[in-house]
Amino acid sequence: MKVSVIGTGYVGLVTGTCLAEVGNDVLCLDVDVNKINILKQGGIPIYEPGLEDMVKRNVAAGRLRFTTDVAESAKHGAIQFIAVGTPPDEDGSADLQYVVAAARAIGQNMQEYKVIVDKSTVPVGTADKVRAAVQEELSKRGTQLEFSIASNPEFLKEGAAVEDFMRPDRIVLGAEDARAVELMRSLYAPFNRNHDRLIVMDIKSAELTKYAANAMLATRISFMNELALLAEKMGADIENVRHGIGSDPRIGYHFLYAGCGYGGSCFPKDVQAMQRTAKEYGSELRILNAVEVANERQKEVLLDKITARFGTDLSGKNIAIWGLAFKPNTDDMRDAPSRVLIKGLWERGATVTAYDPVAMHEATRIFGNDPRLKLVDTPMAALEGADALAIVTEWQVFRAPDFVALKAQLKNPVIFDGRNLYDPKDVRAAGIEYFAIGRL
Ligand SMILES: NC(=O)c1ccc[n+]([C@@H]2O[C@H](COP(=O)([O-])OP(=O)(O)OC[C@H]3O[C@@H](n4cnc5c(N)ncnc54)[C@H](O)[C@@H]3O)[C@@H](O)[C@H]2O)c1
Ligand SMILES: O=c1ccn([C@@H]2O[C@H](COP(=O)(O)OP(=O)(O)O[C@H]3O[C@H](CO)[C@@H](O)[C@H](O)[C@H]3O)[C@@H](O)[C@H]2O)c(=O)[nH]1
Repeated sequence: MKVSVIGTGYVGLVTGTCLAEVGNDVLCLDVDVNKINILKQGGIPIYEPGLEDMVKRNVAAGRLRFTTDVAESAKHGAIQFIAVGTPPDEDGSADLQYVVAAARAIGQNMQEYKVIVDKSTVPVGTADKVRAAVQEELSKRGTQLEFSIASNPEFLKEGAAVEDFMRPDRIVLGAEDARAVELMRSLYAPFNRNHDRLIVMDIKSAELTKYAANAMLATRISFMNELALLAEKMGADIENVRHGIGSDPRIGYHFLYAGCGYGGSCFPKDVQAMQRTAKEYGSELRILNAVEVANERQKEVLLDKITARFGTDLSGKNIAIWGLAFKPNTDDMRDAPSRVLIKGLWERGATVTAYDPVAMHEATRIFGNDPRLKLVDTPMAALEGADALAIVTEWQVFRAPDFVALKAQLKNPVIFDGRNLYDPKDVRAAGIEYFAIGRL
């Protein structure tokens, strides 16, 4: 099938590549000339395990192409995926200007029937705006072409994006006519074998489902984070509590890890956007307000622990940080807890030496060459002469350090662990002071 994907960011690139992998003829469009040039030259502009090889394989097979030519893209695909960014507006609501621009471009250039699919995360009612924008452009051309609108939100996680797309646990499809449902069902057939994962519903419910999923997951995390702070005060251990409640199948083990706050390009913005949408409909999602406040607070927790140990004036102190990305297996630092910690340490006069397996170039892009941040090539190099170690991202490489060597490198043998990576007994047995999140 011929497919166009508009927006070649995380979601667009993964969607286009995975659809090509199963034999479709995919054209990916982006307005960012640099991005398209990198892709045309065989590189990929993001770090995502498994994606680069897959892109190369499908480009070589002629099933995956990249362009900046809007007209070519609008003509190519019978299915047109809109996968552009929906960043937060000043008031926290989703900025739909890129979605609407993409819809207009389709309306200006399409020559025959299309299914136009919102894959971006968009508030309820966006499909109506997309339909109106396409219709307006067709009217300006004096053309009457049929088209269908569908909502097909994406649930992939960064770092596991290819696996999530190739083996989805569900494919949500909001569509209101049989023609669109039929085309989308056949597009997704290769991902939907053995057991039907396609959940077809009305468009508004599909739009709401995406926000509901992220909001529910963010709520679990904030709940566990607040509970962890309480556990600390009570002398209980959040890891024991996690085991105790996760074993109830109604609760389950996933997304119950307390830490130094959730980040990334989705949870923070989607929790905010959902609150804004609710307000527009005269409702208030009080619970999400609390989820957001708790998360902002949680991002300060490591700094609080550091100042409780060393005092509020950290002048002359150097803190080693392990992990800058908002989670492992990505170089993405959007809304990452590491950024809050680094700024807080700087404000109190400390300097930082940091290591991350893949986010170093992203850190340089964000912080420039600020002399208060030194980036080093190995985890151990970050510790040299540092007053303490703070762990922000649970990369695999940090999970089993040589505690004896670690202690020898640090000026003060102290670890502030924002991801609860170690058994506190092991760390303390090595003569290291250990502060984790909600642990004894
Ligand atoms: N990143 C994720 O893990 C993830 C997962 C699920 C859903 N989403 C949602 O998917 C959407 C895209 O997210 P992302 O992380 O891929 O964004 P991104 O910022 O990485 O990429 C968006 C791309 O769209 C391009 N673009 C903007 N306007 C365009 C236009 N008119 N025509 C063509 N290209 C255009 C930009 O240049 C950019 O390359 C968002 O709504 C996001 O919330 C993201
Ligand atoms: O138990 C947990 C699980 C996650 N996190 C944090 O939560 C954030 C988000 O993690 P994750 O959900 O794995 O990453 P994303 O790539 O942002 O994926 C989320 O956001 C995407 C964009 O909407 C959705 O498609 C995914 O389904 C949804 O999981 C990260 O900072 C994690 O450290 C925790 O603190 N504790």
